[in-house]
Amino acid sequence: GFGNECASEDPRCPGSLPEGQNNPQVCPYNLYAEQLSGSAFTCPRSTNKRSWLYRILPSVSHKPFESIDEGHVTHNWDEVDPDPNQLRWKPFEIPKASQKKVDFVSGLHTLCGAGDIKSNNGLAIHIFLCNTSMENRIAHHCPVFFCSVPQKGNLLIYTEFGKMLVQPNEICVIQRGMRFSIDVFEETRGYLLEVYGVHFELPDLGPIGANGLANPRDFLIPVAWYEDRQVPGGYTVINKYQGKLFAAKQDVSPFNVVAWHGNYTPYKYNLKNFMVINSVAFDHADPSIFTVLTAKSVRPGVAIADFVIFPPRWGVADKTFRPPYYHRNCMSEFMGLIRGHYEAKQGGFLPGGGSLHSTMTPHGPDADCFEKASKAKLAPERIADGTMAFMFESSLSLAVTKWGLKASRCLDENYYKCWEPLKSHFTPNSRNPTEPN
Ligand SMILES: O=C(O)Cc1cc(O)ccc1O
Ligand SMILES: [Fe+2]
Repeated sequence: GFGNECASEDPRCPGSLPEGQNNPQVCPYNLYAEQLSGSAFTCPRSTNKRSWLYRILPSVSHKPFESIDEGHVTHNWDEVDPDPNQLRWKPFEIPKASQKKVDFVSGLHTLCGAGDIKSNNGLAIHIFLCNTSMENRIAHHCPVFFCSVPQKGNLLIYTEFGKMLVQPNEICVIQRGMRFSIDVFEETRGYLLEVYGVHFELPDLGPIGANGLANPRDFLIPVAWYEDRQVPGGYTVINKYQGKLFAAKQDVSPFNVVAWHGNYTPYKYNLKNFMVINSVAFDHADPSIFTVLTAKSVRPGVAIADFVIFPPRWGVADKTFRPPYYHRNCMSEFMGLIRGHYEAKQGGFLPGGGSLHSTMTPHGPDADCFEKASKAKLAPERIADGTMAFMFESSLSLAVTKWGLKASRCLDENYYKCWEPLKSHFTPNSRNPTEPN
């Protein structure tokens, strides 16, 4: 369940969790106790997050960190001049395993972002494109929380809290400072949202009531699992620190936690469990009704990032233009497609691709969608069956990277043309709209 206090022991070591206290003079099985704090010690109880890990050796048992090549990861938002245009990317190309072995970390490509990692305020959106497991390479992200959305291929994620298998249409959150390593089984692609400094929360439900949208019980947390083995050459711990990558060697596996308890854990969620609320009379509701998780800013109602989905549902609104309306938004909207197609775009927006409509950039349905939806018979209709689009929506104005604009070679130069056929239907002498067929 979301945010619960949990406790877990690897079944090979029953009784490994100390009872009644966190720091016995000597822990059961002679383990070391280590606290992982996800919030300031002094945060109010409702936002206080920490876990206690009982491990074979503490995390501090490593050689010094040294700087390593960043590859395509950046937190420099001034690489290219700002671009106020609608941007869309074709499916990002996954390197072929037969040509070049790329793991999750070396396959991370920063697409866009804003803010400052050192002051814990901002976000980055990355695309991961990989074909190889992170053998004995373990990463942790220092000032960030990340939410991963695999689009193609499963991720087997090892964490200090246990293992999680994350499949397309599931998401996972690995929180600040948590070490992970990811196995992949094929050419794999997905989206990653990195939020600096705030935790994801479930949105408040207001008048919806006590249930609905993403229900807390559907969030799954791993069970304790440890390994105690040496590997030739040792383990490499990769640390993303102040936006730069560093690596340190250690002999013992970082996945050496035998038992843990606390409320600061990784978790996963299957999007099929989302309980959809929608308009059942008339008009198109704002997509905030589809918010799965939110990372709040200090301004009430204004998010650093919302994770919003467009799940399969019924469309039943009468006398309504049902697809998304035309709009300009003070928030930035990055969209991705996990599978299927998106209702506002007939073609061009494909699984594994993306689009960015940053602050106040006008957008909306393409011309084809407008023509069809204006004439459609308004019978109850399944929308987006078998499909899943999503949006990372942010109050920050997102800057695109050099990789996003150029090196990815996926930018769709013709995106603007999908609106060119829109024509005026204005009838100055007749107030009555044309009747749909
Ligand atoms: O731009 C988009 O396609 C996302 C979106 C969907 C919707 O139903 C209403 C507003 C909105 O920004
Ligand atoms: Fe939009």
